[in-house]
Amino acid sequence: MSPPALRCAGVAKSYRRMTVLHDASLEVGAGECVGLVGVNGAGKTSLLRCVLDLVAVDRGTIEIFGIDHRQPTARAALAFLPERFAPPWYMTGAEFIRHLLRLHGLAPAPAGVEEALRSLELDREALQRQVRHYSKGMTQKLGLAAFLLIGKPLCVLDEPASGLDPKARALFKDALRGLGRQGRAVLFTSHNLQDVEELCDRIVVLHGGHVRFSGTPSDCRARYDAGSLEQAFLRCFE
Ligand SMILES: Nc1ncnc2c1ncn2[C@@H]1O[C@H](COP(=O)(O)OP(=O)(O)OP(=O)(O)O)[C@@H](O)[C@H]1O
Repeated sequence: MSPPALRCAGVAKSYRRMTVLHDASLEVGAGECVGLVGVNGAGKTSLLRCVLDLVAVDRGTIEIFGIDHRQPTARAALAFLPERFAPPWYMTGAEFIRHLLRLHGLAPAPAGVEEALRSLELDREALQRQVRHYSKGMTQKLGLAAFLLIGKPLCVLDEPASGLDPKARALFKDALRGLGRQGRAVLFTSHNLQDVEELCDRIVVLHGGHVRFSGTPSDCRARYDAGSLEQAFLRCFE
């Protein structure tokens, strides 16, 4: 059996004396979309930073398609969109996309560029402007378009829909569903439980660095005898 796209097992992380992750485990399989949820400060971004090897884990293991995440070859299979995506201010949107594709060894105009831009309604005229003139939502759309274009099998996004207007949010959700149809594994954090319920096959609820629940959104509602995922989420901490 092939290994999952991502497996975190018993991950612990402390910053100085404060432990922010205690024995956190999760898995994301190919074609699966997993939502990582939790209140502010629960440890979501810290877990993603561990996956990306931006910080060293104190205990536990992380594997990407069965390879230790500390190996650069393992992380080559992963695309990450940070919460505050900040492309170099002096580039135009088009230059940024060309630059990113070149960094990933992709052709300057691979099939799908037009589709990715159109799917997020980033128009050609906007792409010719420097990104410092972009609104927050436009910058986020540029990040998402670039993220979609590099076509990695494991997609990790930190609060990708924050700053998007309702229409852009709907376009973003379509884009995420498209990733699943292409068999890619998706892990994203969000505070929007409606989006999470709509998009995710499974959710992982973190609280104080502990995994409080891991399973399908409907199992979460059933376990906490709740009418909505939001209610179930709140009962996870009682
Ligand atoms: N570099 C750091 N040094 C010290 N403490 C940190 C550092 N990064 C995060 N923390 C602490 O770790 C805890 C978890 O933070 P983290 O950013 O992982 O939470 P989060 O679940 O992503 O929160 P949010 O929903 O607000 O983005 C918080 O108490 C935070 O203050």
